[in-house]
Amino acid sequence: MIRFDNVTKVYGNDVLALERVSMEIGQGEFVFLVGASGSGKSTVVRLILKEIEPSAGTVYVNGRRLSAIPRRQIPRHRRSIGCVFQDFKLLPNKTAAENVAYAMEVTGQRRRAIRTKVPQILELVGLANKMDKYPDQLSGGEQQRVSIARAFVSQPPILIADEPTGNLDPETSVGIMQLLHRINRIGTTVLVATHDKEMVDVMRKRVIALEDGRIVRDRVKGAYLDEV
Ligand SMILES: Nc1ncnc2c1ncn2[C@@H]1O[C@H](COP(=O)(O)OP(=O)(O)OP(=O)(O)O)[C@@H](O)[C@H]1O
Repeated sequence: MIRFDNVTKVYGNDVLALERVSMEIGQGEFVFLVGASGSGKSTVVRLILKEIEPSAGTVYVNGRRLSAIPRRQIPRHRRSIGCVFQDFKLLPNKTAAENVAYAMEVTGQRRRAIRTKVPQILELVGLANKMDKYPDQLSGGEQQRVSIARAFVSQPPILIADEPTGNLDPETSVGIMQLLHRINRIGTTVLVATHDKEMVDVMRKRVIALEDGRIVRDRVKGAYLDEV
C-alpha cells in the first residue's frame, strides 16, 4: 500500500532530511510515525503525496511507483489519499456541510451523491447536529472532525493525518484518535505523523520512529519511547 525502498531526500545541496528509509505499510494498517521536530515526518508525508521527489530510492503507493506517475495523473493519485492537518484548513465562509460538499464538488461528483453522502459522513464523525455551523462556531475538536469528514468523504484507501491533535487538548484528542481508529476499522490504511506521546502510548498501534531522517524503531504494538 505504501512502500519506501531505500529512500533518501536531500533538500537543496546539503539538508539531509531522510537517509535510506525503507518501510512497508500494508493495506488496512494503522501506523504512527513519530520523531522530534525536524526528524523527517513531513518529508515522508510529502513524498507519499508526490509533492516532492526523492533524491534516491523509490516510493510506491497503492502498488504504483510514484516516479512513474505522469504529471497529469498526480491529482488522481492525491485523491486516493485523504489528508488531515494540524490547522484543519477549513474554508471559513462555508458551513461544516458545505466544506465537506465542496471537497466532493471539486472532484466532479454528482449532486445527488453529495446530498446523500454529506449528512452520512457528518453523522459518522459525530457532527450530525452541527452541519450548518461555520468553522468559527465550532470547537477545535469539532473543526478537526469536519476536516476528517472532508478527507474521508470519498472513502480514499489511505488517510494521512499530520499532527492531527497538535492544536487540541488531551480529552478532545482522544476523541479524534478514536475516530481515526474507527475509520481504520472500516478498512482504510491510516498513517498519523505526531509528537503526541500520550496518544501514541494509549493506542498501542504500530509505531515507526524517525531520528535525523532515519528509522530507529518499528514496533507492532509500540509506545512513543520503546526501549530499543
Ligand atoms: N523545503 C525545505 N528546504 C530545506 N530544508 C527543508 C525543507 N523542508 C524540510 N527541511 C528540513 O528537512 C528536515 C526534515 O524536516 P521535516 O519537515 O520532514 O521534519 P518533521 O519531522 O516533519 O518536523 P516537524 O515535526 O517540525 O514538522 C529538517 O532539517 C528541515 O529543516
